Amino acid sequence: MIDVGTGVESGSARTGRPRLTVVSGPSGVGKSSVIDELRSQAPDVYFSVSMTTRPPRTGEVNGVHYHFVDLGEFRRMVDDGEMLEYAQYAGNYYGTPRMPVERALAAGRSAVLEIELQGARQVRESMPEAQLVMLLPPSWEDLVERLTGRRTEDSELVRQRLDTAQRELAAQTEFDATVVNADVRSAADELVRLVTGHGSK
Ligand SMILES: Nc1nc2c(ncn2[C@@H]2O[C@H](COP(=O)(O)OP(=O)(O)O)[C@@H](O)[C@H]2O)c(=O)[nH]1
Ligand SMILES: Nc1ncnc2c1ncn2[C@@H]1O[C@H](COP(=O)(O)OP(=O)(O)O)[C@@H](O)[C@H]1O
Repeated sequence: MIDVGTGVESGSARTGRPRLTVVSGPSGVGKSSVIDELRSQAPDVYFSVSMTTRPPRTGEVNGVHYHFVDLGEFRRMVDDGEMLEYAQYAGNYYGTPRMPVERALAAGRSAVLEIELQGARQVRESMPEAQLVMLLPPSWEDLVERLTGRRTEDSELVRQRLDTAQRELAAQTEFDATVVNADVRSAADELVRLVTGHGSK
């Protein structure tokens, strides 16, 4: 049984008890941007690399941003119990490989999963001590602007993601903490405190 820890008073991911933090938030809120900043501020933290059936975007590297797999391989991992959680999102499957997360926690490293709402709920069920954090946009208008401004999805996919975003924002009360991403650096600073144990849970 992995101890995901609570009440850690230390600022280091390698001291105190390791904790698992789930970061969720609507598409376009700035999860990747904030987590990139967090990565540089918290080098001891393990960041999970998800499996996905979504095709890579320009600039995305297999094994770094995601493990890009076909549906057959994804299903095999689910069937073999290799996923900590998984979900279907905007027509594709996404899942967290279980083993690397369990290894990191067992080795005393805190870990971060950047996943959507259904996955966050599954982690809450299977690892109740995990800390759930939702990243919020300063306003709905900001979210729409960021998602459309990124130009990685066509208008139908943007519409789907905004529909899902409304449901995700409505679920923020299920989360232990919320962080408003008005500014990437400040949001990452707040997240560092939560992930490394200076947070509220
Ligand atoms: N449940 C689950 N969701 C994931 C996982 N990896 C990524 N996601 C979520 O899937 C959604 C879509 O991700 P992506 O296609 O990269 O688009 P983006 O977040 O809009 O840039 C986001 O909400 C991610 O947080 C995973 O392993 N499990
Ligand atoms: N605090 C912020 N202020 C303004 N724009 C931002 C901010 N954070 C992220 N962005 C921009 O919003 C867009 C979506 O960010 P991204 O990190 O891809 O979101 P997500 O991973 O949540 O889908 C990107 O173009 C990014 O540069």
